Amino acid sequence: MPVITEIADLKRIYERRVPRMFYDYCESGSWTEQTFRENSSDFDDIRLRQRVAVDMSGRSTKSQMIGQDVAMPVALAPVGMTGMQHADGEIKAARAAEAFGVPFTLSTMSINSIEDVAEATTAPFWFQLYTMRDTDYVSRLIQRAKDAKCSALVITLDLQILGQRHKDLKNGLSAPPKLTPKTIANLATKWAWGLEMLGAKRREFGNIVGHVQGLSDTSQLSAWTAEQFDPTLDWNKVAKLKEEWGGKVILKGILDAEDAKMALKVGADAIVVSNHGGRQLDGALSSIRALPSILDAVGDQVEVHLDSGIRSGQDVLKALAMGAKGTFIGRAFIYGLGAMGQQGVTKALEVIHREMDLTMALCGETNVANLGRHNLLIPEDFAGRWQDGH
Ligand SMILES: Cc1cc2nc3c(=O)[nH]c(=O)nc-3n(C[C@H](O)[C@H](O)[C@H](O)COP(=O)(O)O)c2cc1C
Ligand SMILES: O=C(O)C(=O)c1ccccc1
Repeated sequence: MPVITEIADLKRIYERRVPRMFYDYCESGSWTEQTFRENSSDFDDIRLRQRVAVDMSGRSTKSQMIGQDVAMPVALAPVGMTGMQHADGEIKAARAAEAFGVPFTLSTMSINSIEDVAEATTAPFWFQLYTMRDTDYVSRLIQRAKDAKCSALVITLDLQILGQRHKDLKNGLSAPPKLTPKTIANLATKWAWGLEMLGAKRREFGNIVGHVQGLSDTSQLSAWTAEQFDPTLDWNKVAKLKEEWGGKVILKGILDAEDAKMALKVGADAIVVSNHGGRQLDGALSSIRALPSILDAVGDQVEVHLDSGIRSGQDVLKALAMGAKGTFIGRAFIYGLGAMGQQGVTKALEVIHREMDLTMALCGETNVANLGRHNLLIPEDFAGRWQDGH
């Protein structure tokens, strides 16, 4: 077993192990991938303030997200088709999250179903909702999440239509993979992945296939999304969904202070500052650059979380010190899952936890609640170089 010390180690193994179609799906941003790249490179622009001779014993990364205790404020983000990265991927990731003491979010577009994950875990997980034109189906999804005792509904607002990702279109992305000469040649080199997949509980969209009648073929994902997702979603509908759910609601995909104020108005328990990992509006600001203006607008009235671009515990620490109360990781845990299943997700969480803990110590901090902008060196123009066009 190779020695794994950083997320990049998991990514290298993941790339070798998983069919190209699913690696490309994970590793893509939309169009030129500018936002995808800047999500990470903008973290590098922020520097940390080293402090010394501070008692660093008794450190803790423990915190809370929406009132729930977490071993560190890092949740697993909803990732569609996780069960194609590794057999029963959602079950495995949820189990790793539970054992580590961090929240797991199940995507509407998962392979394992809500019920599969509920059956395989004891800690409550979060369910991420995409709204479809078929409102009865959306109501049934909400009811299923209630029956599974999900402890939060994460409503994603930045994907009613799919940002164009060139490779997915060229690869003919689907679940399960369509057998063409190209995919067969590639799958033949991924025999370990294939063998495990043969034993998987599911190989198609578990929340969708068999649960709705009259939904057409899911094999052309972008066309299917365009056909099924509800393009009329607006703040009124968001408010209604919140009411229908009746529990904690996290609104995901907020990148603008005006939208953050709307999220506040509809009574969100938390918002996730996110550009969907650079997969939707290419050319949008990175999440970490968008964060300060959103905190200024609503930070004292609603819990603000952040995702997109986090690849290390140092990135987590920078987001928290900037003022976020929690973070989500997407690709960082998928690399681990694809590389070595549940063990790999645990490894990814351990890597991030260790980096976060050591960085806290070297910054002279002993707990998450005390992190703040005093820990950071932020370029003067960090948020100010881009003014809105008003
Ligand atoms: C392969 C992949 C699939 C995703 N699927 C979903 C999804 O089904 N629902 C959702 O709300 N977000 C989805 N996202 C976005 C993630 O929840 C999260 O916002 C993003 O991955 C964060 O960026 P990071 O990957 O740089 O950590 C997906 C991201 C990736 C990489
Ligand atoms: O790929 C994604 O980012 C995503 O959220 C999604 C959307 C529609 C279908 C599958 C995944």
